[in-house]
Amino acid sequence: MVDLSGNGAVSPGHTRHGQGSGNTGKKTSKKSRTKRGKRGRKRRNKKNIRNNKTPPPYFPPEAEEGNIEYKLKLVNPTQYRFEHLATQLKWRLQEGRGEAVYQIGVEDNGLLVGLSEADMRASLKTLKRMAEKVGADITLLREREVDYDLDRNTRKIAEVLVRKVPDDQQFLDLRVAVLGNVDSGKSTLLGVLTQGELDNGRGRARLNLFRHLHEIQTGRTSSISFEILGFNSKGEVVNYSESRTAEQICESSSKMITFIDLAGHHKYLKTTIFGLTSYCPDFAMLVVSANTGIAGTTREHLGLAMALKVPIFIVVSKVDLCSRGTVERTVRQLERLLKQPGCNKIPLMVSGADDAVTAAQQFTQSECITPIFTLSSVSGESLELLKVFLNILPPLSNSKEQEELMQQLTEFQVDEIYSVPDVGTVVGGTLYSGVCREGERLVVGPTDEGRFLRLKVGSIQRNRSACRVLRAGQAATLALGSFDRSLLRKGMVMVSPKMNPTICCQFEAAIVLLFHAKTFRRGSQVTVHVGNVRQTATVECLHGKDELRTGERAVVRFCFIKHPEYLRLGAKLLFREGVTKGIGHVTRLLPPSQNHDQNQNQDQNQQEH
Ligand SMILES: Nc1nc2c(ncn2[C@@H]2O[C@H](COP(=O)(O)OP(=O)(O)OP(=O)(O)O)[C@@H](O)[C@H]2O)c(=O)[nH]1
Repeated sequence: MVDLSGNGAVSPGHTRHGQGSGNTGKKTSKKSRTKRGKRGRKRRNKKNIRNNKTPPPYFPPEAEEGNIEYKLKLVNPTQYRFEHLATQLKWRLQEGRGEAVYQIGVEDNGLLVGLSEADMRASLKTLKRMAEKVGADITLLREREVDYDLDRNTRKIAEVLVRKVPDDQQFLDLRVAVLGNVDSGKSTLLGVLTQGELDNGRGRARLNLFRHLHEIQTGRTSSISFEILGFNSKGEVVNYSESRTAEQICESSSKMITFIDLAGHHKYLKTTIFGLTSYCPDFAMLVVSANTGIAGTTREHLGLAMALKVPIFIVVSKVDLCSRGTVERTVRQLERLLKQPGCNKIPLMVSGADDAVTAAQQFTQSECITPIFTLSSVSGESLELLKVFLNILPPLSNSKEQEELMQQLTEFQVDEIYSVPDVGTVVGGTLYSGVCREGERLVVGPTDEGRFLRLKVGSIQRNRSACRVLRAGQAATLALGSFDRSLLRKGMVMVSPKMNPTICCQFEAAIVLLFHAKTFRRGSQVTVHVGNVRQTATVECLHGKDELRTGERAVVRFCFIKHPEYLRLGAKLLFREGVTKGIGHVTRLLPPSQNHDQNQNQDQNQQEH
């Protein structure tokens, strides 16, 4: 974890990278800075110092990769240049998996030059035409005046989000796990966001959600724990407020936030852990009630998300119920907790729309930044800021990483199993790698005997809408027709027959014991969570130690007690038994015992690193 000792809370105007700060010339990527930029900057600085003005503000120089493009101006381009600009936009959109950010009035070297009102209007008009040309829409995120000025006219820079209009269910899908103590207002907030109706303080919004859940349970959907909030290409909310169905929401959305609702399961830490390890959330939203502050499971949930390296943002709810002073006390309490050496986070208070934009950008650039929202699901206060944030929140992986995952062999993690009338067996889960199409032949396993069984994928649905091609990272339900449901269990994988899945009964992991009550030694039994795998395992041996105490590290050999599992080397692992807790990662997979069919595993040893 990055050491930030000594760092206090930052206001959005003072970011680590200087991006969006409008602040000093703090630079990040020295490599890509051009000599021309440096010289120009020096000259202007000298001139400003002579004129007794503050030096001009900079962004970091434009990066060649990624989805952010700087444009000084886009006034009346020739047809030839327009075509070039449109192609460039297409490429930036690809980099951002359907989203790009244009900074207008900014030189490639990051200098915030600014444009006159007329030039800015003309540039935005051109950008809109470019977007139309490539099937996208634009949203003006913010306009700011540049106070550094060589003449007397006001100059502005504009930050514009360009988003592709959805086609063929290929919307950008971000998963957010919702954490928080009992009654902190998680379900209510989800109800308000996804149904578009405020709460009455007595659980009305939550009831709406239940109606929807019921509908989902009786319908044919992936999982009861998923709630969806869409944004269209113009950045407008698409939810159930206009009595839309899930299908319609998917159809009209360019971006989908899927909340993994762990509410109602607060007593069951096991389920919360499963939600975090198995559903691969991109982010976690920790809801804290303003009037109770850090209470109950708040600390534990924060610790879990951090241990699993899921970036967290915090929502302080119910601000309508208490005084400003109480809200501030809760925020201060959170800031103290976040800044503790174990957390090393930088809290970032979001108090306005500008902050929300900065928070969304900074959040994915630095693993330390933790945005904090203070809102009410009853009065609706500051709810808009959370929506702005969710609308802009970029995906963590870029198109290149996504492309690489898609090139790999198909691997689908089975998280849920259903029997649906007229359809047959249906599995819900996430495609970890590759692509999956209707009619694809895969193998599923491991069974208790360590085998993989052949099957054929029928129809595929994402959020209850038919989908022809499933791509790596997407969650979906797959119909398996008459495949015997009793042969399946959660934690299995469906993979390409070309793959040699690394299954094992015994494995080694480098672990750190976070907390223990009884001694942790050979013979101890714990529940191990690795991705969607959850099984009791016995500690077979601790390398070089007899027992382990809180805070100590060791390489431990575990043995699953029931059946072999498919594990990946390097996978994150979390284990617990009562108050005993630990984290680590898988370092070695041991060949399955002789009683297990080894058809798929001859090369096991070769795969150990
Ligand atoms: N006044 C006020 N009440 C709220 C707000 N948010 C939630 N509530 C109320 O708080 C109660 C609990 O909210 P829930 O959404 O059920 O809390 P939860 O965190 O989902 O609870 P579990 O599912 O049990 O973990 C409900 O009666 C809500 O009406 C808010 O912003 N203001």
